[in-house]
Amino acid sequence: MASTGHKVALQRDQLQPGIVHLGLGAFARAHTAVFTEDAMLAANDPQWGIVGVTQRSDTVARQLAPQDGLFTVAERGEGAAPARIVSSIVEAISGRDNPELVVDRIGAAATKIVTLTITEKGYRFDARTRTLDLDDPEIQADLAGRPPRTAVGQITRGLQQRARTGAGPITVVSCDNLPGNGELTGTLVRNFAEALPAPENENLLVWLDANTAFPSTMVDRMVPATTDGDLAAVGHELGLRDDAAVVAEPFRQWVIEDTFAAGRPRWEDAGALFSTDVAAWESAKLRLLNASHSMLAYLGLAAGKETIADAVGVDAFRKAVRRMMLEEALPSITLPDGLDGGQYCDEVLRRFANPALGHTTAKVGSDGSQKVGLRLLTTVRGTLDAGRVPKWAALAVAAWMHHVATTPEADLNDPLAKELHAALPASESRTADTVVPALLGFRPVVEPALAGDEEFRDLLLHWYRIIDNNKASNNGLESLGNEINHG
Ligand SMILES: NC(=O)c1ccc[n+]([C@@H]2O[C@H](COP(=O)([O-])OP(=O)(O)OC[C@H]3O[C@@H](n4cnc5c(N)ncnc54)[C@H](O)[C@@H]3O)[C@@H](O)[C@H]2O)c1
Ligand SMILES: O=P(O)(O)OC[C@@H](O)[C@@H](O)[C@H](O)[C@H](O)CO
Repeated sequence: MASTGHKVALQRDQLQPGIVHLGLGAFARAHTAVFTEDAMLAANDPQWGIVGVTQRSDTVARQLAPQDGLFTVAERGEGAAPARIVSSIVEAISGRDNPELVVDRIGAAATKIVTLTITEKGYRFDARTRTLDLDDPEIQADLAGRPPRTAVGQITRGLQQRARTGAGPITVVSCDNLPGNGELTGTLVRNFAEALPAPENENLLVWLDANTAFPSTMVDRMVPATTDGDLAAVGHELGLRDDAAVVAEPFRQWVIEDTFAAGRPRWEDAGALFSTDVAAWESAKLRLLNASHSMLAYLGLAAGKETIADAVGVDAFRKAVRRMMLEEALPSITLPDGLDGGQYCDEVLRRFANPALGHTTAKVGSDGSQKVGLRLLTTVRGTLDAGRVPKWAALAVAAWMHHVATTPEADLNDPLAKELHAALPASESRTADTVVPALLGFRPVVEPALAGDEEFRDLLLHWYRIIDNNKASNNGLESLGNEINHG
């Protein structure tokens, strides 16, 4: 790209590989890579070049290789800046094909930080205990000593190499939508190390205590999957073909706990906020923004809406989401200092309505088994505990149940698709009365106390019937909208 005459911001020959990023998806390119480029530019500090690692497929590594790691971020929507070429990625590796190289890069003395955006399921943890799932066959294979293919295996093997070679301390920064993502990642790495045979883990456990930090972060920027249409539009704007381009909303935010073991980029110069209250920022984001996102995705899928912007454009859906946020989620969380809850909710709805973003309900609704508990059942629990009725959060959960029950297993984009379908009755007998109890009994998602709550179950049955009748009668949104408006 540089050779096409387009301006590249960083002096590429001076960049050093200070960060290894696991999970080089759309989000990492539009968020982490952009913040890091801006921080290196502002502080004239070139030691934070990014080694990007794809995890499950080699696609992004293949796309970036012929472009020297350069790619375009094209903002979409009101206030969009012109397309920019981002130059902070110095190397792109397929972790699937080169796991030893990933371990080497994490183990290298120049590497001071590992960042992650590997999706919720990539952590392979038990949501109830927040510990590593040691029954996971991939974790077991990594523990047995193959070149590691799981993110936790790659990180721990890389840290083991550092401990062995004296490569020095390092910080691991999770940027996934998980509460306490830093503390969780630290626990999972430790669980992996503890599960290694004794001669391997003794020194490692001591080394981990003295040489690692796992700060929590809250990340925010809506970044949809790039489409062929996006690539064509970017090609038109720039006059070149960029297969690794990503599109994103103009808004971006990063709140980070400032506990780093071996230095860090001056991300604050790029607009990041360092805070001692990341947990409150993360729960506000998960329980307001992400919960509403999931709710709109499942309502939208039931109503045949392709994008989040289409779904939030349905009056009844927007009202229901708003009420879930204001009446149920907000009262059950503690906001960080300086955040106005009402304004935040308005802003979220405004961002969802961005017509240019094309964030699909299918993508946001993917992996529901990994998200519904954190985003919605937390609010159901909090609302019930406060002696109130979690009516709107229950609508969202019922819409998720309906999505699971009406999507063939092969089409259900969820790591637990097989298990969810195994819990359901045969497809011809799926009604509110059979699906709701079956999915309430699905332990990886719903805890027993909540599953046994009669008020919650009745709300689910009520909403499930409405969604199902609406879909069966094929009368568009009319009855669902009316029910929601009068509900
Ligand atoms: N896209 C957004 O709007 C957004 C915003 C905030 C946070 N995030 C966080 O970033 C994550 C990734 O989003 P994205 O838009 O880049 O998605 P993406 O689909 O473009 O990329 C997902 C990345 O995760 C990796 N991955 C998937 N399953 C994995 C597994 N089982 N083990 C290890 N790695 C795995 C993939 O290889 C890929 O690199 C989200 O799940 C979320 O936690 C995304
Ligand atoms: O990325 P996921 O799959 O965790 O969740 C889907 C969306 O809710 C999410 O990506 C939001 O767009 C994002 O969290 C906004 O910052």
